[in-house]
Amino acid sequence: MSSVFGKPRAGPGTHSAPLEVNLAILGRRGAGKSALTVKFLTKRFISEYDPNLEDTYSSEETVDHQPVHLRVMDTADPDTPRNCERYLNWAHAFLVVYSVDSRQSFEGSTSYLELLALHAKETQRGYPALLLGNKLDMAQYRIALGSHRAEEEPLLPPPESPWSLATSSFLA
Ligand SMILES: Nc1nc2c(ncn2[C@@H]2O[C@H](COP(=O)(O)OP(=O)(O)OP(=O)(O)O)[C@@H](O)[C@H]2O)c(=O)[nH]1
Repeated sequence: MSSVFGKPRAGPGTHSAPLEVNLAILGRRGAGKSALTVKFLTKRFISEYDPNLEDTYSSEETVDHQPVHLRVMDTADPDTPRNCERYLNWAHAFLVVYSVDSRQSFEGSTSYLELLALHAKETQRGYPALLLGNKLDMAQYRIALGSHRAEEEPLLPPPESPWSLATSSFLA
């Protein structure tokens, strides 16, 4: 650490300022966005939280040995994307969550992925986006709308999809 006029500044061998990353969690109501956010931040599943509250949380993380100041916005759109500028203009990356036991939740994620594609086109920037299937512990209770879909596999995105990931916020 060296000093100029009494002010500390980073020198060789010292840690640089943490990278700042804003992550918006998107998805239909009940997909498990709040539960996922709380679990990520506290490393455990907590049932006592206000699911209707839209809030932003901060966490200090280490990624590839680099300090990262992560801000997570747990959004609370009604049933479709609404007043999206608040998170589109804020976030550097997006996590679109759906619940594997809800076909509506899965189909609802389409509008978010389309919104993000449009946003990337309009701003001419690429944003990391991940589609995440939540509540894997509920896969046996999946609801398929339309009888012809009743025997289909769980609502999981194809594994080769570049932005797909499936998880359960109950399973570590
Ligand atoms: N079985 C199971 N239930 C879960 C899981 N994650 C969340 N839930 C439950 O699903 C319900 C909805 O979870 P929330 O986290 O409130 O969902 P949300 O997407 O934030 O919903 P909104 O705030 O309304 O947009 C709650 O009853 C949670 O306890 C999971 O992994 N497995």
